[in-house]
Amino acid sequence: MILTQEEQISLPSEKVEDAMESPSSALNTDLFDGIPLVSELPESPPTTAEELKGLRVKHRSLDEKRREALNKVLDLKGSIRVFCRVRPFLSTDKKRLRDPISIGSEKVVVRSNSVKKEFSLDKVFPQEAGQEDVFLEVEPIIRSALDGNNVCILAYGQTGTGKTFTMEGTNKQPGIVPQVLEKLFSLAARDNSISYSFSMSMLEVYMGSLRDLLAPKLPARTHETSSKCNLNIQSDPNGFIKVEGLTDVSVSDLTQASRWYTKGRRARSTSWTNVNDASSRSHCLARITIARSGTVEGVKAKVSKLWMVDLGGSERLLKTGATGQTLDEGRAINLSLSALGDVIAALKRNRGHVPYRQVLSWVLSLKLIVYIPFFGLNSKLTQILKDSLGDGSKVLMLVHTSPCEEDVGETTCSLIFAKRVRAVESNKEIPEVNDASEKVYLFGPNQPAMLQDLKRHREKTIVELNQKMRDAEEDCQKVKNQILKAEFLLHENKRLYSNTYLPPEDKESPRIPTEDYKEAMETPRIAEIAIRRNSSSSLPRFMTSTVASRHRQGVADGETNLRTRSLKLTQSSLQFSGSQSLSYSDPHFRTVLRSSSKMSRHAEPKTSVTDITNCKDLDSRILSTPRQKKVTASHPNLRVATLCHHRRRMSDLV
Ligand SMILES: Nc1ncnc2c1ncn2[C@@H]1O[C@H](COP(=O)(O)OP(=O)(O)OP(=O)(O)O)[C@@H](O)[C@H]1O
Repeated sequence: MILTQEEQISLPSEKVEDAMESPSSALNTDLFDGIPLVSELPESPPTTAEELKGLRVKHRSLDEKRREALNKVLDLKGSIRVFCRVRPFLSTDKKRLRDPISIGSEKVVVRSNSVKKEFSLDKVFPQEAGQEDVFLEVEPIIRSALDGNNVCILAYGQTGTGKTFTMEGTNKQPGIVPQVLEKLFSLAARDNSISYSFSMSMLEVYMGSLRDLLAPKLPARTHETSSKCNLNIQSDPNGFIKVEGLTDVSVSDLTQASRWYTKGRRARSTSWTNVNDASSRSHCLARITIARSGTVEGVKAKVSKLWMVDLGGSERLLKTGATGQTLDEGRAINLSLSALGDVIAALKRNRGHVPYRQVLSWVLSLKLIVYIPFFGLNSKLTQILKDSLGDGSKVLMLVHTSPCEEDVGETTCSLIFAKRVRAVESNKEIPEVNDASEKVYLFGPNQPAMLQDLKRHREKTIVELNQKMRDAEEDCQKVKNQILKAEFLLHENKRLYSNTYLPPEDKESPRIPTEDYKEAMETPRIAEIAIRRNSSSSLPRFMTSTVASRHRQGVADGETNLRTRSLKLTQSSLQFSGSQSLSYSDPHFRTVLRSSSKMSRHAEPKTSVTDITNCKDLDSRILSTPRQKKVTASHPNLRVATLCHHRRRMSDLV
């Protein structure tokens, strides 16, 4: 509402006179109903830091609940989980006579001649399973990595069964690594109470030595095979493993991370074998180091590692037709895989001693002394992964198998490896006993029913925990939105306070306190501005404004504007706290942010009717939810504006 000139003039003259006599008291009268005085503004802004602190504490406790539930789920499922993925038939596969393997959701049955073998796993992905199905099972441990746990995802299997396909995938069917990278960055971006920084390393364990895959390329004429070969593995007193000299690039977004990953995988050693045109001749390890630190107090700083490992193919050396160097590569791969199996099995048994460094004796006992140079004196693979396989870590092994009849032998070997890795932990809760007589011995005749009960109970608990986790996550999100709003208001209010007395765009003008209103009011020249605005420029010289009067008027206008905005922010605060369902992505809220920053850039310190109209417009946009307190900004604002005009007019009359 904008008052006409007549209405402005008809404002009760006593009030205006009062105001002119004692400006500060006049500002307290009902002329300024509902508008806080600049001098009356409290020391701290109205959206309190206390309120924000409370919200952050609430957020932390909800996040803690979510983390606890996730950890319990992962523990119940097993901190070392073993999946099996069966590759689809390829055009190059020999014609099949019958399917050698049949697949259940958690078991694989392999038939070879008249022998039938059954293997239980945590999950089996059939031939038609897509990359996204696999990733769905991987996803929870990505969260766990962001929460500060070490995570290790390993692709194991016979050569040519799809390990690289699962880990890397193709452009159209991205594998685990690209999906993990995407998920990591999107999850990290969603949480503003924790600041994450990521770095990436890639290395290859080739013939028992380490090769840095992200190291800068050496000039073509250099005779060295690589600038970074045979890196040293060090362990600090806390058991944290460090690979000395390994390139570790910091990656701030998905694009950067993908670029480095592409660079690393191109540097990997591959060669042709009878079984796979581009067979990986090494173990390829990609590591994401996640450093988390709280942006608010109470959030612990932590560093965790997320390993994604494409193991070299376990292979029957004769079958692959490997000779010379390729044969040696195959042997080296097989040996380190066995060592890895030993380590994981030992970890699962929670044995006091884990044979990270026992490959030497193992190699000697098998009279494989000729391969010692390939390993150094221990398995590099298990040494590197040591701190990511042990206590508190989450391990996920994807065992790959072929669907072909001619591969039944390798398929059986891979599944025996899976069983060995998996067996001990699953025995903790659900004994896995295949032999019928053993079952009766261990559990009596009711064993199948007991096993089923145990399993059902575990599944029920997992479902309940998952629900708890989802609830906590939802609540977390709601509180996060409230924090964002509170932060926004606090920031705006702080800015407002810091600008209260000094219009930022007029740095040279002196700071004029409120008392100066009096002087400004008492000076008849103040009227000149109003006159200049409202009438033609053909005024007598004594009525035109001076620099000082213009400045004073500017200050008065600026202060009026600030008071107007202060009222709006207070009002907005009320609205926001009453409407928690508004989200940061809410178009209204975004409009407010935009309008607000626009206003702060362009609307200070001048006050005009247009500004006020804009404010009113802004107000109507922000307050789309029911109001708690019906304070329409337009009235007091306009009254202020009107008063300014009116004052000028009255003083003009004096
Ligand atoms: N699930 C799948 N869907 C479609 N194609 C697949 C799948 N799994 C594997 N393949 C195809 O099978 C071939 C061999 O796969 P891949 O190279 O990933 O095997 P690998 O186990 O990594 O072998 P190596 O150990 O020799 O490196 C590739 O052409 C790949 O595209």
